[in-house]
Amino acid sequence: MKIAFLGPHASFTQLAAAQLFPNEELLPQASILDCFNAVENGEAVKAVVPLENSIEGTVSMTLDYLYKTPSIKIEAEAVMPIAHHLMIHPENSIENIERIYSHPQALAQSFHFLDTHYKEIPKQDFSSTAAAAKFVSENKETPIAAVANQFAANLYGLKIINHNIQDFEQNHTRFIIISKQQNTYQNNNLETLGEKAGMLITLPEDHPGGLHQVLSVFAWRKMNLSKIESRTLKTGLGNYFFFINVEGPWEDVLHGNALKELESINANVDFLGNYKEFLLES
Ligand SMILES: O=C(O)C(=O)Cc1ccccc1
Repeated sequence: MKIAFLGPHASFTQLAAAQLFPNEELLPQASILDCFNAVENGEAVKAVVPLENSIEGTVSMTLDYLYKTPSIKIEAEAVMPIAHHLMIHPENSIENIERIYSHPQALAQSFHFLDTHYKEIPKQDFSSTAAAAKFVSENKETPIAAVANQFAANLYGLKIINHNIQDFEQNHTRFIIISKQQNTYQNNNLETLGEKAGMLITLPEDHPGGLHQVLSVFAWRKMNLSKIESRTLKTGLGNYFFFINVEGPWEDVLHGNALKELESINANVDFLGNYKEFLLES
């Protein structure tokens, strides 16, 4: 079975995918959109993409493509501790570094460290931390650095000059497994953190109490929400869709009662699945 992931090799997403699918073929993709496309067109059966980080928040591209691609559902979530390191080509020295590259989430998670120690050096977004590390390894004539993980440093032959530069000790990223099948991913070798249901909700029109009505469907059933994120619909300022996670037990969602009530208030629901959340190692 082919599993797409945000690559290249040694990205954080690959570290997550390798623990979730130790015996499957992992297909590196250049972007989160490419991961969704690979699943959509059948090139891969599933994909692993980042959804949310404890310092920097939601990966908006992932939410946007979940919304845009209703055939794609969520099979599981997996949480992994994240440590960032600053690395250079071993033949360069940090004194003359001209630019620091990384995934925008990694630059944001290390913002205060980089701002304190490398304020004058421009930072530039890259498609992933591992892609930035690979780029640094392939361009030793230009003195540049990357923020990435230790596996990327080893794989691309880079020297770590600052370890653990994330601004908060507690730094976790939540990844999701996406697919077109509505399977529930199971793995007895990984610690399970909990169960949840995921859904995308849009309201037919903006009216007073609209979101309150949606939330009350869960509130009176005593269903706990573990995440609610509003994201622009891109149809004009003030128009949003909502990503909502409901903690288990979720029989009410499953058996249609909560979904029926949401429909009765004219909310549009794209049910993303009931799935487990697993804990991964860094
Ligand atoms: O860039 C990567 O390596 C990714 O997999 C995305 C990411 C970036 C920063 C923290 C976690 C995941």
